[in-house]
Amino acid sequence: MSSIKIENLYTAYDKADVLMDVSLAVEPGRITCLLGSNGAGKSTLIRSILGLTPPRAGRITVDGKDITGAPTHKVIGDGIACIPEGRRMFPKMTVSENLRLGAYQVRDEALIRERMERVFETFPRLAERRDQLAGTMSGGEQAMVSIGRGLMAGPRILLIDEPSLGLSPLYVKENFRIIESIRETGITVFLVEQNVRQTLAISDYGYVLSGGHLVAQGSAEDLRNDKEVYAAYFG
Ligand SMILES: Nc1ncnc2c1ncn2[C@@H]1O[C@H](COP(=O)(O)OP(=O)(O)OP(=O)(O)O)[C@@H](O)[C@H]1O
Repeated sequence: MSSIKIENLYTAYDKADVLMDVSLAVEPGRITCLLGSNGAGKSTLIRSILGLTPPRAGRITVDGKDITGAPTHKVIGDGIACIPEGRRMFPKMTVSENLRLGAYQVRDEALIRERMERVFETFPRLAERRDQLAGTMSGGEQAMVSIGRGLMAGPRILLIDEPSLGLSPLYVKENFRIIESIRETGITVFLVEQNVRQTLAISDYGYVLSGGHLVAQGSAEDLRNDKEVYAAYFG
């Protein structure tokens, strides 16, 4: 099982510092969450891990290997997959075609089929609709396509950016249940969210980001019960 360690990270766009001295650990086989409001810098942290916006200073290691500023294809090749916010998928492609794109680095056709069957077991609704154009599905189903596509890469670590964004409560519940079941398969999950209550309900450990600084951390249970943190950052 894999882990990410981030040490004293500073990331900026042009001259505007967004992340300042951020240090955190994503522990193996667990769900670690990063909570924070709009503009706190959560997506920027994911961009830094993926090498899309390399940090100005600091260090990112995966299982002890330094990936700071490594090109995105190398980071993905090292077993990190990202499910972007906004359920991005290809609307004019079928469900199966969308899933297949998640395994674009895999040459072994049998392995691709095996992974796709596993995704269909996790999401029976996608199995029923495998030949349907993804753009014609409901928002919640598109979110499943997006998670499924991430799993097709066979990641050791999954970064998930705001999976609840724009979803109805029913789909939020279902998708969070699926994220929990992903942990059961041994995949390490880093979950970035604004939805505090439901995120802490499935996470093991959490960090709170505000204005580019880490302002709180603790076990999900401690954070859930921390009235001061709630009042200051989640109110
Ligand atoms: N490409 C960019 N160029 C310049 N500034 C950016 C860029 N992307 C984000 N920012 C700025 O960086 C800050 C943090 O943005 P970021 O998207 O990381 O926050 P977030 O916590 O993910 O918020 P959200 O929940 O809205 O996605 C914001 O002030 C934003 O305006």
